[in-house]
Amino acid sequence: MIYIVMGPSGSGKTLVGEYLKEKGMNELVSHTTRLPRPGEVQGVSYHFVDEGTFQQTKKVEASAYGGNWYGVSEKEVEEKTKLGDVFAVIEIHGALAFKKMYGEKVKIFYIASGPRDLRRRMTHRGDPKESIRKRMLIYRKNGEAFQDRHADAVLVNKSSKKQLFCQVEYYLAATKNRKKPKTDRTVYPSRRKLFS
Ligand SMILES: Nc1ncnc2c1ncn2[C@@H]1O[C@H](COP(=O)(O)OP(=O)(O)OP(=O)(O)O)[C@@H](O)[C@H]1O
Ligand SMILES: Nc1nc2c(ncn2[C@@H]2O[C@H](COP(=O)(O)O)[C@@H](O)[C@H]2O)c(=O)[nH]1
Repeated sequence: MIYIVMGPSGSGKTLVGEYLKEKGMNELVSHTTRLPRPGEVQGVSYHFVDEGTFQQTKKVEASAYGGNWYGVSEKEVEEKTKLGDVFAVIEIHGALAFKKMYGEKVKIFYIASGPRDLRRRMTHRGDPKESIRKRMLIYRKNGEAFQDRHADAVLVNKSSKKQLFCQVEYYLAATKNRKKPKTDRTVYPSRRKLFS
């Protein structure tokens, strides 16, 4: 199984990725031309490369986001899927490219968060003001709040980390048991509640 974690900037994708790694799942580490944030580690957070190297690398998919390139290499997918279930933290176009290529092996998790929480978390993470502004603009312009319609499961990140991880567990169990998970309509709080 290939689990794709997507959602707006600051929604908690990296956090969910860290939880999956703790559980022993391998990550498809993306290539990117963006500069590392403080604390990010080469080859672990991303393969940080220049544009020339990025273009030369054979990739399953590639997308531009916020003025930088992102993509997952073919080598990464070939090597890591041999070892078992994997996950990738990527945006919508990449997620849909994976779904098209690998079909039912791919499950898309969308992490839902309201704009206030997104801004607060990016601020707390220490992102520069200009970067936050750009990402909130992308959130609105790209209609990221509505990308949940492409997901197999919607996780709502509105309170504690524990509550978020419980939802991950629920959906992992559901996909393992080959049961169709309850749709987001059953677990999703009303949009008004999420955006308050
Ligand atoms: N439920 C939560 N409780 C406490 N902290 C949280 C929660 N969800 C996310 N955070 C924190 O908010 C910040 C943003 O989360 P994270 O980095 O996982 O977002 P992201 O979706 O990966 O963002 P980006 O796409 O910008 O990389 C992080 O510092 C993370 O630890
Ligand atoms: N299509 C892809 N999108 C990716 C990939 N790796 C990360 N991403 C997405 O880019 C944005 C910005 O990421 P950030 O680390 O700079 O905050 C975010 O939505 C990621 O999910 C990839 O390989 N392909």
